Amino acid sequence: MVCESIIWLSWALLKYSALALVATAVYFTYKLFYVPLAFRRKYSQYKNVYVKPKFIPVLGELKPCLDDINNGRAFYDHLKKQQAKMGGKDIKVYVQGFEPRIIIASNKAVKEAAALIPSKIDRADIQDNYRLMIGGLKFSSGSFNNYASSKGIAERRKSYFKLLGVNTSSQHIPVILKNAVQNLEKMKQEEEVLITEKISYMTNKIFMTILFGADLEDFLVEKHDYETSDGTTAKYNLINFFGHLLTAYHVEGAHPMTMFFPILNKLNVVNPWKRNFKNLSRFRSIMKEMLHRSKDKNSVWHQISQLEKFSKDDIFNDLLLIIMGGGDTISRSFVSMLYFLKKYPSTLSKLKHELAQHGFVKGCDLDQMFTMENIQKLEYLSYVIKEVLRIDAPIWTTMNYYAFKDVEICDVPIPKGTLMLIDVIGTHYDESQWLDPYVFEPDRHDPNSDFAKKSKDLGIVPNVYSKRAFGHGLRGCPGQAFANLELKVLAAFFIPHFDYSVPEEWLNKEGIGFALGTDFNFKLKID
Ligand code: HEM
Repeated sequence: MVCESIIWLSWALLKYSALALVATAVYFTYKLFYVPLAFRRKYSQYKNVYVKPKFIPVLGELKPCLDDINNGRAFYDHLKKQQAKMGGKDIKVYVQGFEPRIIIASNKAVKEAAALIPSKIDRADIQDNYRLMIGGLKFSSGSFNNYASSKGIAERRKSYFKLLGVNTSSQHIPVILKNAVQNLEKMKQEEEVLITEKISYMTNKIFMTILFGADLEDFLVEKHDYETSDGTTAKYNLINFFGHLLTAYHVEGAHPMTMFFPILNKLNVVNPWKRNFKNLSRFRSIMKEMLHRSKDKNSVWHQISQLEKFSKDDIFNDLLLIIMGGGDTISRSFVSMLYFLKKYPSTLSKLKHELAQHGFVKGCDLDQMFTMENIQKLEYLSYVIKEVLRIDAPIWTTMNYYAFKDVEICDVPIPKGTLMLIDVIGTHYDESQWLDPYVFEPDRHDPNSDFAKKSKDLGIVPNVYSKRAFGHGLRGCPGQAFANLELKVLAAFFIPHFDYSVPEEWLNKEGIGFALGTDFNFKLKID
């Protein structure tokens, strides 16, 4: 009798395991083969839609990224040639893992898409969608970024950027400058500086101070336990904790297991999800404790809390989003600037000349020089920044958009529920919009320069949609004014105050880039 029950039980177990296995195989085949192939087939019938000739199952668009990395290039290098391959098509089909997407590519398509935001196209409402709530988005879970543009969400977004916008961001110049001075002093004490790390530390510290309080300096250097991927516990201060955690979430977001088993991503039951979640919970509670200590009435946290319009939790989540959105985008752009200026020495000389002409020289009176009025006079610097953001935008595409209704873009029907992205880097290398796009040439942004005139004579004239670094439309980057200001202050301070060298082999190599997700980190020697 016992024997019979065991046999029956084993048989049932075997049967249900086999059924579960078959069901899983059917599910994966459906999601990883049928859905993307059907998506490709559907869009292949439109002449203005680009569908890659070859279907790479599962890996899809990840494959060329891996090829780039394996060949020592930035993972998005292949995308620079994308526009040329597409032959002027408006839309591209993007197939990878479980979620096929549409890439909005041509200027015409971006213009049409931007006009549909937010009534028909908007941020995906992803707060409870574990398929889309991945990577860095988990870090700022609950922030306004994870919701479509309701009145309340739009108001939240607007409130922060009133304090970080064109008219108000000048109040933050002293904080930026103070951190730049401190950072330079520290860098001078080291023989060689790992530049990406150093600049990232500085921009994150600037942001923590502005957002949470200038009286938190001591708290920011206290060390906390951080669980590392090799199972040990590291001690990091809050800024390094943040940097490591965010990188861990970016890696988690790109992890194939996150793509294939999104439920594990939601449940956080195994590593790396479990470890990251534990670190994130610790980070959030330390940050909350820190907020209780801050008495700085000028901090964004304090000013927004005073409005009594939003819950403390919402403000907290939004500020985490803002540090995430603004810290490393700025640091990566600044490192890129240092790199391209060394690669193009005549541009560096021209920039130094402009800075000197306006009084930004070594030993100048910093408080007197660094006013909004003086900074705005630096025209060539603004062209240099524009060019950095063109040649090496810190984000290769916008964030996700979602069709809330059936729409048409450039006469291509896009049904409700489709996920979309707006291309950034492909457009920045489009030869029909940019003359010699592989050349770092700030003059292209100066309408009175010979280069811009030559370009115009050849019929190559970029328009507002040719520049995509900050996106377009109502959900485009709200931090653009702040980013430009911080980049200007950093450049106007650092360029006259230090001389540096970049390893020769880096300067001669093609495909180097510093966008988020890359790990180029050259050693800079300060002379
Ligand atoms: C060079 C610097 C920066 C670049 C290139 C950049 C680029 C972008 C891009 C491409 C997007 C996506 C837009 C879209 O999906 O259409 C975005 C979104 C965003 N950025 Fe930036 N950004 C930069 C700096 C900043 C700064 C300094 C802040 C904060 C002060 C910031 C805050 C945000 C936020 C909060 C969003 C999400 C907006 C929303 O969902 O409504 N960014 N950024």
